[in-house]
Amino acid sequence: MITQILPASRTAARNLTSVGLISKARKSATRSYISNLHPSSKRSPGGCLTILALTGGVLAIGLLTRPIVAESQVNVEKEQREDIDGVVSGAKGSKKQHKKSEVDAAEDLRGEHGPDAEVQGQYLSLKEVARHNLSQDAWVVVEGKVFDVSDFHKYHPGGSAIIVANAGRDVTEIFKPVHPPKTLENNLPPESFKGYVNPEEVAASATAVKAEQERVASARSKLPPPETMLGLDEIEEAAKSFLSPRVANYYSASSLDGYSTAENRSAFRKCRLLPRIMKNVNTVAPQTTIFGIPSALPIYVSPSSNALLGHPDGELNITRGAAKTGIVQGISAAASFPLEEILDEKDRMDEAIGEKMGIVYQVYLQKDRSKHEAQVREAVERGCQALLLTVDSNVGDLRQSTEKLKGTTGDIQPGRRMDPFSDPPGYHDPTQEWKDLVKLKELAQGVPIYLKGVCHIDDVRKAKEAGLAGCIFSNHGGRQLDQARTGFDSLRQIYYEDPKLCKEIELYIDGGVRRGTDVLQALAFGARGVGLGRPFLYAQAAYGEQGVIRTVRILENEILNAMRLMSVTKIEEIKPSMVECLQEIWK
Ligand SMILES: Cc1cc2nc3c(=O)[nH]c(=O)nc-3n(C[C@H](O)[C@H](O)[C@H](O)COP(=O)(O)O)c2cc1C
Repeated sequence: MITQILPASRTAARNLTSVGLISKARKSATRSYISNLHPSSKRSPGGCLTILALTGGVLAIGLLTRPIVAESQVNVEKEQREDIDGVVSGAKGSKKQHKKSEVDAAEDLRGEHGPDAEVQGQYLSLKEVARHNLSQDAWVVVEGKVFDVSDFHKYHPGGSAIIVANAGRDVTEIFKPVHPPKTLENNLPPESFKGYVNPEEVAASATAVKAEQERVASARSKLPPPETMLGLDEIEEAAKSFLSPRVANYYSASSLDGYSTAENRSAFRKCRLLPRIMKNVNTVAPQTTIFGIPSALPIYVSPSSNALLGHPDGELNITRGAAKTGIVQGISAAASFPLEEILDEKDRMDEAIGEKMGIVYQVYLQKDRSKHEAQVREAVERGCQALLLTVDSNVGDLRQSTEKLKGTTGDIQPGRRMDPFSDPPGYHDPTQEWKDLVKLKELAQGVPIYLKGVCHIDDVRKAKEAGLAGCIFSNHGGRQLDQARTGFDSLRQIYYEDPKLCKEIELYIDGGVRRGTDVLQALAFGARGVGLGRPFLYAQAAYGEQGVIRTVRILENEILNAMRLMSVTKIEEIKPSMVECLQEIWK
């Protein structure tokens, strides 16, 4: 009944529709409630799939992607996989297989029969519970009963983190020693009760979970201290020493053959630096502005989803680390913590540090426009200083290594901390077009918008004409269109083709940046800054907030060192003449 849902927050209402376990009637009532909250804008018809191939020079061939252009009427909607950075495909694949039996059974169980389920011998499976493993969609099992604590954890006197870290699991062993009996159910509204789990399944799983926890704890205890880490690759290796195969795959995966991911790294090896000498570089200033925000360094955290897969504090680790080191954090539209919670953490950090940290929000144009519009409103209202509109994901990816892991039983709890959505958000919208920017600009209320995932010079020109603040050259870490040109190569090409344009609009790159010298090369060709995705995911996974800080310190040290060796004291002094490229791929 809608009356039971109304008092809940918008997030909680959305969760109810996404978990797929509320009765059909209640689900549609909830949906209409949500759509009343966020009226949909008109959606443009038709679809697009645009590929412009560029045959390049001797050693490199790239694809130039054109964002938000509807040139073909191919309707890719049906073919489109729902996977995105935010929904893990392996887990989703297995979900599809189970969807009918599990969801329908559960719907009967809860929606119509409620607590009678146990009497009828119907149980929620632990696998189903494990799907609700994120802050915004959190279920737990206590003494055989399943509860939805998505909203409750925010008010938990012992803090939200302990619940979020254990969402999707049987928490009886953690819960019982510190709470009187029935504390949880006495503090929850009746609709939070989801049903019962089979005691035999619980016992078998408890043994397996314990073994997995011991494995992770033992591997974590062997990690060298973060201060001994000297490079970003070393931190990645540390994280991979304990991450489950599916999580490690999720972070590292590329589309198809991974050419773009590999090229992202090697693009920087095609150029060499030409240092100047004999200049007093005792004082060096690496500060700049990123997305219009003062930054201690010319680097930022590129928005990347699902940080929680690697560490219970997920994105909050990144907020803390970025605040403490003075760099800008990009929050993913598919972050594992709700935007609200990340921004609450930002407020706490601002207060603790005494100055405002830089935070920007990444947006996907979603199929249901009302969804991203609500996110944008919230981001703008809560003070996000820029919007990064990701335009390289109008359809899903083809990450075959992830596909291969479908149904893997190697992990103790398949699907743990993965596959949170029964009703995946429609992040991929093949109908997106340039004209969608009109509405976005209106919602942004003057907050600058940057396009993320640009490759082609004509799109930079269009972005400028549309009054956007800038473009980020990126191939999404090689996770979308394989063989799409690297961000660094796009920057170089566009700089040579039209250096004036590069001064008229802010340009950034991401992809494969792992050393301070990579950063300097990008700056030489006019980038204001560079984003890093995977390194921050791995860093927070391995060492939490300390890992993020260590990553920034490593890069800072390398940037300062390279600036001195190049005889530059300020970012503006880094010029194209200081870089020589071995392959002029655009000729
Ligand atoms: C696991 C993972 C999740 C990502 N999620 C998002 C996302 O939600 N939105 C987005 O615009 N980009 C996302 N990205 C892309 C990054 O923002 C960035 O473009 C890319 O990671 C840069 O390459 P790098 O990992 O080599 O630094 C993701 C990347 C990874 C590795």
